[in-house]
Amino acid sequence: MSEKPRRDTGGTGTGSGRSTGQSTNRTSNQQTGTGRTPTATGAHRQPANQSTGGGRSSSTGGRNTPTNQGNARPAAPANARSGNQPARGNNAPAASRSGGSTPAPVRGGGATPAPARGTNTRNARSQQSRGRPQPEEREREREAVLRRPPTPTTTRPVMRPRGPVALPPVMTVRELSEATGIGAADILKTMLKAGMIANINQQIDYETAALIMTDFGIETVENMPEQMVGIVEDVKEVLRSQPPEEMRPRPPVVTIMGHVDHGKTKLLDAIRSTRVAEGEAGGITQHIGAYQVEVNHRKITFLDTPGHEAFTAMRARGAQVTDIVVLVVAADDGVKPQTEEAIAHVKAAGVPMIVAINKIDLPTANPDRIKQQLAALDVIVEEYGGNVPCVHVSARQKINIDGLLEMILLVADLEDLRANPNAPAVGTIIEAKLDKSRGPVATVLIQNGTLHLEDNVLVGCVAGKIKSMFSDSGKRLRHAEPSTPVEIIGLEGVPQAGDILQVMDDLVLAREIALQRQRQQRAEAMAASARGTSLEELFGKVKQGQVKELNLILKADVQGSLDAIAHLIEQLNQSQNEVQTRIIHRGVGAITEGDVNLALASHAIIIGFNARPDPAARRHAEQHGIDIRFYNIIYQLQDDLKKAMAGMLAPTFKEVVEGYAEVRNIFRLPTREVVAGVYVTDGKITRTGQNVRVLRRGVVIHDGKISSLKRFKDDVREVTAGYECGLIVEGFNDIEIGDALEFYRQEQVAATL
Ligand SMILES: Nc1nc2c(ncn2[C@@H]2O[C@H](COP(=O)(O)OP(=O)(O)OP(=O)(O)O)[C@@H](O)[C@H]2O)c(=O)[nH]1
Repeated sequence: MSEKPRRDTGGTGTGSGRSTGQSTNRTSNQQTGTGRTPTATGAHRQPANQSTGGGRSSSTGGRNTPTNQGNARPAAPANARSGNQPARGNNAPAASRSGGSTPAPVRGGGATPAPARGTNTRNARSQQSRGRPQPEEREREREAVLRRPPTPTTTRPVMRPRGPVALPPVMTVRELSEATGIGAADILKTMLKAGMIANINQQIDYETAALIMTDFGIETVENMPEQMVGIVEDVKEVLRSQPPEEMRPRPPVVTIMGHVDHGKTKLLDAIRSTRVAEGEAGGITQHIGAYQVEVNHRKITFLDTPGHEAFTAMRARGAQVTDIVVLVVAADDGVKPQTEEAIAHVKAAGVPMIVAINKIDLPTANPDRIKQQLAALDVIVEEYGGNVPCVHVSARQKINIDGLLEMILLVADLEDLRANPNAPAVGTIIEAKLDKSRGPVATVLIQNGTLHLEDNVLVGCVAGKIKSMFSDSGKRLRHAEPSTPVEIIGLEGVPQAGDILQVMDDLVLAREIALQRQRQQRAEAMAASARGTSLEELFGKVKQGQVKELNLILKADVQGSLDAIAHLIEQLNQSQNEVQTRIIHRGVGAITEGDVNLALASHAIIIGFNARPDPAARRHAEQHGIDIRFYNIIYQLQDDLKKAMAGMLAPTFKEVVEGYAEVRNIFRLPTREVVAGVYVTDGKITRTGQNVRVLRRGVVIHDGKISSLKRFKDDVREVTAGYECGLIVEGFNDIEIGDALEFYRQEQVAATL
């Protein structure tokens, strides 16, 4: 399992002998030479292999030579939805398959390479029936078989399919085995070696399946149902595929970021109150997650969830709606941890930034100091010879708000932001909730095309019809153009922020795809959580030279530790040129959901040096398979990093966090031991086998064992979430009300496949 499968939505050009129907394939095949890169999935894309059928490869071409069985590749499992393609000959129905966990038998479809004649499976079957032996012949054959000495099973050759095997977006291990002819036990063994504990009915996504198959030397291709053609996966691709002559300028979309209390909310309020969009004045201001203002007859859209949570959560999901970030820094306070965090996010996203030095009305304001502090972080304002615009404002006194807005327009001009208003709408969900009286309500930011009332839409895993639309001032709208935030009603479920909305011709089809996505999402979540540590995976790639840079997010208990680790990494980087470690973000305190999102968006690993994730961050990391490594000894970290850079990290222990509790009471025993009265918030506490970490504000203050666990007066073996209990942490009496306890177990994991 060495490399990630390449996704390709283009047809694989499998040759004339194979009737591919209208499916769209993503292939893991590195050798097919299809030469296609992931294609645009624009709303109106044609099925990829309705094209000229170019990009054929000699290795996969289904030419009808007696030796070439490439076109007789195994059928896709039953859940490769065949849609309404009567002529799809390559995918035999699953029911006709006899494959299983054993290597492919000689007859039947499924994992069996079909007869050597260059026909598709269906033709092969009709030929078989035409040449079917008569009853007496069959009897003779049977006797001959019975007389034959039994063949030892171990010598039976494994029938490897030739050419890529078509796999659906989601399948069970059993279906993968059937489709490829690789025994289910072998597949499970490979998964186990990669740290994935699965059973034969476990659903896995295409990427995981493709990765497993690389181990067996089998090429795969994702068989997308016909309906998936034209489904938008990336808004940027949609924009790229628009006819240039249709592109029109669109308003910029702006996010405001900055440290707590530096005035983000006040600034958003000041902008909104001074510049309500024309024709919207007098409307009832509503919070829909975004609003538009008008400056010099031009509109600007602001996402009004201040801070970087929304920004990073979106980016972690692959959505980027922000064109420009305004970084607010309070003139009397200066650069703070969240300012630094915001800068890290903005740099990682490559979005232009404007610095707004706020609170300049205060006598203690010192803008120069801030500019110097920013320069130290490599944010050089224009005044200092850099390229970051900087404006001085006061959100409270409404000083220079227009200056800031004009600067935003100036930056927007340089970005040349355009979209095609004359296309079916595509946008991104900014916020969504379930309203008691109105049902699912979502705010969508239109990014291309125009959304109309009565449009059928597919939004992530839900479908619906636009029944009504409202602007941020509560005005009913009939249509919404690019960069307009609009509240929509009519969805059949609540989507997630970051989901893509696209208009579909057919509501039934939208519903079908929504359902399929729900299924796929479940499989992906399970695959991610089963994947376990991604660090080993990354180290494996380093070893193979696929990765030259390790991205780290560093959280520590104190600034001193951060500095020491940064110094150490610098030394390691200087000592060799093969692999460079880059700290993309560092900070003091608990590991947050924002850190996990940044890791997700930047393919980074999180290092906690005496710092722990809060429960939300831990859940989020688990869900997405993000690796958080914990250290409390600097030499251990140094050692691991050295090995990582050499790509040879040995098998290691993986921590499994099993429970989480809050300390709500403290009792002192006559023995001077301290009993902590705790409430189990997550998972369970077990008296034996578990270790416990005592955390204060996300920082580890003790790591040890439980010496006593009681409910009321009784000793108990375990306490689950939702219950209270009393416990003593062995040899530690400094526990305080408000401390958090994390219960974990160590498990050994294999390093690489
Ligand atoms: N003097 C002065 N005070 C300001 C200015 N802007 C904001 N404040 C004050 O600073 C405090 C924090 O402002 P907010 O707008 O809530 O700050 P924030 O960055 O949104 O804070 P969080 O939502 O907690 O992250 C409030 O008491 C504001 O009144 C300003 O320009 N001048």
